[in-house]
Amino acid sequence: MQITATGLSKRFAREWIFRDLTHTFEPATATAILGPNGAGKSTLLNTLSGQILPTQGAVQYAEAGRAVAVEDVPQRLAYAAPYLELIEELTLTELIRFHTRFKPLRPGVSAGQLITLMYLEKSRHKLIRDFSSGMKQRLKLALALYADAPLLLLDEPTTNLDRTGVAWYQEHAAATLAGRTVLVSSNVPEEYDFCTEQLLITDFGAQAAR
Ligand SMILES: Nc1ncnc2c1ncn2[C@@H]1O[C@H](COP(=O)(O)OP(=O)(O)OP(=O)(O)O)[C@@H](O)[C@H]1O
Repeated sequence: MQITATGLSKRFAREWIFRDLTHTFEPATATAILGPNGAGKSTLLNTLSGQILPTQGAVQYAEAGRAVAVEDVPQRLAYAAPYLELIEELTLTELIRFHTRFKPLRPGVSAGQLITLMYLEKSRHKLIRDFSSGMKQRLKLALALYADAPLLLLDEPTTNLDRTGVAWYQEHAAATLAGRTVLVSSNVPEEYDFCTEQLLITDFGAQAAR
């Protein structure tokens, strides 16, 4: 999927978060969105994916040269972020069944295989509320990485992961990138090493405006 931002600006109350951002995110490329804490990386991801409205400017989407309406973006979007919650009252098996009704896994990946590749076989029937923070993060990432969705957004993907978890993320990100438009919001190089493009949010005017 191609995403074209034109003159994109976002303001909360009197504070401009970014201003006049014009950029094309090309299909099948991975872009790191970089900037210090509070610079607006998550806000930009949410604006680019159509989940919050820009104050000014526009975002357009296209797939294979055809325009995609903003209301059709969610079905093409997989998103993992610290602020997106899992349903704590479900077991792992129940959660995967529920989630994949709306966001199917890529062809050839079953729920059982997803559990195996997360190394969570022993936790199949455990409630999500009883998962450790690292297990929850691995689950969020696996559901996004292995979703059958051409647009993948990863916000601070190694949050709560230990060294093994980071290596796991890198392996499975590499395995699932091909052909997708990937945006990674990060400050940690090991999260976005695979990105061929970088966008520094502080280049887009907001600092000067604060
Ligand atoms: N809904 C909102 N209402 C008002 N202000 C908001 C809202 N969401 C974010 N902000 C503000 O926008 C700014 C950017 O926040 P954002 O979470 O996008 O930054 P970030 O770069 O992702 O930060 P971090 O690296 O700490 O995750 C912050 O000053 C934040 O307080």
